[in-house]
Parts: sequence; structure tokens; C-alpha cells
Amino acid sequence: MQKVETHACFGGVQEVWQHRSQALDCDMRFGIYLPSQAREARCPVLYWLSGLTCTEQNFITKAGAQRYAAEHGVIVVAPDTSPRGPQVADAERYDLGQGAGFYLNATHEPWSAHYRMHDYIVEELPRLVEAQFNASDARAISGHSMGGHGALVLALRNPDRYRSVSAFSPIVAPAQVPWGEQAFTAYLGDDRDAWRSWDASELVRSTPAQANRPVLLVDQGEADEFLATQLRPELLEAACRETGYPLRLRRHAGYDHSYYFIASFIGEHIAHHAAALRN
Ligand SMILES: N[C@@H](CCC(=O)N[C@@H](CSC=O)C(=O)NCC(=O)O)C(=O)O
Repeated sequence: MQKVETHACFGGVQEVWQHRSQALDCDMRFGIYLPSQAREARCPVLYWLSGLTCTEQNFITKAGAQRYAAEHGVIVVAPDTSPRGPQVADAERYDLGQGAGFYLNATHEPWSAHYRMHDYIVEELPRLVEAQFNASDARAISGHSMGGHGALVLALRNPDRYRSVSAFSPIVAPAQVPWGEQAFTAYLGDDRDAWRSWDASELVRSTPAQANRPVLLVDQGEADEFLATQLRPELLEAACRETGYPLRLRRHAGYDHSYYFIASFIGEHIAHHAAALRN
């Protein structure tokens, strides 16, 4: 593992590391913010999943999360959004291939050779972070758009791995919108039954009721250019209403799909996660 960036930030340090991923069979980069508290004690970790076209850089340079992570003593890990490199399958379009891994394990060629972002985020990356940094195994997960879909799906599929989950402008029902339909067709094939276990709204319907399910905290801008076509939060709202799944969906007038929206509310999300991670 190799450190490629380090910057003092709010009393802690923002770093970028590169390592060889076994799950993805390629070199990967991730950002990690280590608050000053991590010099003395193991700190809980928030995993952030970015959206289409992003690398590990977008969140760490645009969201302004470090101020709040420093305040709450939370480590924030921001991985890249897909496997990378010349040997990794790619597409011309921005919403498939590199930069568009959709946080799933692909089953269809040519994608299945490297696109195993679920296993990377849920298993390999926490193992590495908890071994190499002063990080505890108390984990939370959040993300934006494609990464919001990833955060919801990974938390719903792996309830024992995360103490809390939140999302900004998530794709809540990828099996029903163009971004998800084209990606799932490529990565998972034509059989829509195979898509269900990667769709947050479907998972809400199929997840057995448990007493301690963490609330799904979702923030959505009402001026988001993708709201009606790709995000459709009303589909998650309906699934949660039907099954009694706890959802806190907050709609914000005037906010679009950009990092200006994320920067406006990331402090509240980190406070939400910090409260769950303290217990
Ligand atoms: N057509 C756009 C689409 C790319 C885009 O809007 N990406 C968002 C995430 S969208 C859903 O996952 C993003 O986070 N962009 C990076 C940023 O720093 O804003 C395009 O290609 O420009």
C-alpha cells in the first residue's frame, strides 16, 4: 500500500492511498480522513460512496466533510467508484464501466472479471482500513446518487456490517430507471429477477422485519435535474410505507444534484452517523 497524498486538515489529516485490490484484481485509490482523535484511540468509520463519473477525489475536495468528521472523531473513507486500469473493461458512455461500478458484483462478461465493488466495499476495504489505520469496526455508510444507491443496497444486504446509513439524491429503484436498467443489463444480464437483490426498493420489500433496523436517512433536492427520471424517491417511500421500514426522507426546495447540495447537509449526516457509531 502506498500513500499518494497527505494534507493537514482541521487538526487531522486527509490522505489518499493506492493499493492492490484482490476483489477487483486491479490497483485502487481511496481517500481517508483521519481526525486528531485517531492519534490516541480507534475511531469509528464512515464509508462514503460517490456517484457516476467520480473518483476518490470528488468527495474529499468538494463536500467539506472534514470539518464535521474532526468535530465528531469519525474517520471518513472515500473509495473510487469502479475498478480502474487499461485491463479493466470500459464503455464510451459515462454511466457504464469505469466510474460507474454501481457497487454490485457483476455476473456477465466482460464486466465480471473485475467489477466486484460490493465485495470490495463491504469486505476488503474495511479489512484493510481496520488493519492499517487506528479504525474500529464500528461502521456507517453513505453516498450520493449511484453511491446513494450503493449505500442503501449495501446496508440493506449487510445489516450486521453497518450501524447507520444515509444517502443524498440516491437512485432508489435502479431496476425501474434508465441509469439502472442499462447498467444492470450489462453487469447482471437480462433476467430481471437477478436485479432484485441490487435494488434498494426491492430489498426493503424483501427484508424481514427486525426490531433494530436503522432508519434510512435520505436527503433529496427538489430542483435536482435527475429527480423525475433517474432518482424517483417516491418509489422508496412507497416500499417503506408498505412494509413499515423506517425512512426519514427530507425534500429540500431549490437544491440540485451537485456537491453544493451535499456540502449543505453533510454536517447533519455526519452528526447522524456519529450518534449511531457512539452506541
Ligand atoms: N452527465 C453528467 C452526469 C455526471 C454526474 O452528474 N455525476 C454526478 C453523480 S450522478 C449519479 O451518480 C457527480 O457526482 N458528478 C461529480 C461532481 O463532482 O459533481 C456528466 O457527465 O457531467
